[in-house]
Amino acid sequence: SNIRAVHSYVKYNDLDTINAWSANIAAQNSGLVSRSQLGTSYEGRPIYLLKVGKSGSNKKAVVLDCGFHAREWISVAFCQWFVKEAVEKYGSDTQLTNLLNNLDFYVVPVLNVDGYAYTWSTNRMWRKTRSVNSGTTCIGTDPNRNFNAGWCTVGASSRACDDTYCGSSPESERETKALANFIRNNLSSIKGYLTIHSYSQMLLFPYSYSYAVAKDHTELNTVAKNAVSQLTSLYKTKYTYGAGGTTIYLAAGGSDDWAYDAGVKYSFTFELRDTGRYGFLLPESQIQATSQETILAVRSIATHILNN
Ligand SMILES: O=C(O)[C@H](Cc1ccccc1)CC(O)(O)C[N+](=O)[O-]
Ligand SMILES: [Zn+2]
Repeated sequence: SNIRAVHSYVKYNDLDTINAWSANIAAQNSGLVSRSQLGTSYEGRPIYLLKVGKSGSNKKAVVLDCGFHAREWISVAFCQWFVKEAVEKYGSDTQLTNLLNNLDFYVVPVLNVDGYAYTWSTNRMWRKTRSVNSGTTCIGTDPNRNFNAGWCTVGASSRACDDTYCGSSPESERETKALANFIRNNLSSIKGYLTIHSYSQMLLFPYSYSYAVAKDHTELNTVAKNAVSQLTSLYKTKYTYGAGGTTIYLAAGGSDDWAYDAGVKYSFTFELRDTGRYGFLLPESQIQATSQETILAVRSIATHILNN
């Protein structure tokens, strides 16, 4: 329909509204934000990418993606809030201005665009992509099991009907292939990878595909500890943190493990609010507080990246 919903940072926005928003925020802040396309989804929707940062040469980069899993709407709301905060506070907030002068944030507001659209149109609890699987009527692959990191060995299913279906092969999905290609093509500048999910209130780092201890475990644990204490300082929201395998569960094919093994040292998965009372159906009344506390953690991690 050509009736456009009005965008709000304190509401969940549908995909058309988000796409109009990303075009506008780039147009209105051309010195700080530019929009490009990461690729197109299975159903042909654009997957947009916002580059957020003061233009400069050979800057470090951090990738921040949201909307991996379709039903995790608070993740999508957070990426919008993050970009708003960047453009609003650049020039007045010292820490943020310093970050944006020296780092580029590559923000993917919604990676799984087909799945997100499907949660608005048909099934609010959808998780996967919307690609057709051969030999079955079951649709979709779990994008967070589809990366080439211990692919389909543990905590993932090889059955297309399951919510953790790993796909027919690593990067079988247009969405995961587009993200992996972008990171591969920019490995020299990408120092951080933050992928935003919900729910559980956790800050996870590699590995989830096994109990192997990452070579940078001690440093990542310290970075996570400091980021969580920043987050908790605002509203006392309790987070746990640690390697994914021991903190949430073993699960292979995750984007964080893949990015880490590809050479992106500071690779983290956020599991935002809550711990199960509302779960994926987090009320809009919690978007602001969740976004504000999470931004403190992102600032903490980004500052560490800049200083190391
Ligand atoms: O199962 C997932 O992909 C994440 C946990 C995770 C996080 C990083 C690597 C592998 C798995 C949990 C979630 O975001 O999907 C929330 N959930 O359990 O539905
Ligand atoms: Zn998720």
